[in-house]
Amino acid sequence: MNQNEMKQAVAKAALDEIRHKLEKDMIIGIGTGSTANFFIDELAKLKQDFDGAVASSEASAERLKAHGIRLVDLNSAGQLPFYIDGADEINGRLQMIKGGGAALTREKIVAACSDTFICIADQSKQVDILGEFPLPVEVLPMARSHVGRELVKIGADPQWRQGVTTDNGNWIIDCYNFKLDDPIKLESMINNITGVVCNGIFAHRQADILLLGSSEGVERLVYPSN
Ligand SMILES: O=C[C@H](O)[C@H](O)[C@H](O)COP(=O)(O)O
Repeated sequence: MNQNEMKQAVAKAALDEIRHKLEKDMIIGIGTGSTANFFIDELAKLKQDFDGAVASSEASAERLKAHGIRLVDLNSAGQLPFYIDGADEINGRLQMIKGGGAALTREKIVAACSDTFICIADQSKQVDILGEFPLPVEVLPMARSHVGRELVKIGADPQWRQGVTTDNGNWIIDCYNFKLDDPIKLESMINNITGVVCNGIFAHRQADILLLGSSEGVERLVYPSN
């Protein structure tokens, strides 16, 4: 199985995970990225079986709309039963780095409003310690240099992702060479820097279920994993 086939396989597994729980008035939270796109395409097959979806990015909203899936504003959706999304890295405690596609803030908000976070990922995303993937931090544009200096103080090597503006009109700083040995602590610490909108550590709200694709098939891991 190549990487795209693994993404397709985990997308199908996520649909199997929720298909018997769908209800006519249900609204589903949808992530962003290439793996989430496979899931959107799968979900479209069951669009008669639920009410609509909350998208975590403009890109996902466009894709959902193209499939004829009703878009729902998060403020009117209330608590969502499921949030399905990919990850850039995920560890054994189902904590993640997300935001490689700059969608981290909306993803974290939709995930925060969801009962069950189902992470879909191919095996290249599985790590022991988070931090090989550069950690994205969304900042207000005027705070870019200040936040960069503060990130250096806590051991990161920050680089501005030039040319990228998030759906919220902000900028992204990627933190290189930053081993996240205490993701919960670092998530709070980075959020505390003035000018930071959100960072890509998903540790306070980790995934509940991981569907991990490999050449052997799809493995299902549930939090807490031992
Ligand atoms: O901002 C983007 C998101 O956090 C994505 O979920 C993450 O980058 C994984 O994307 P992909 O499925 O394309 O690897």
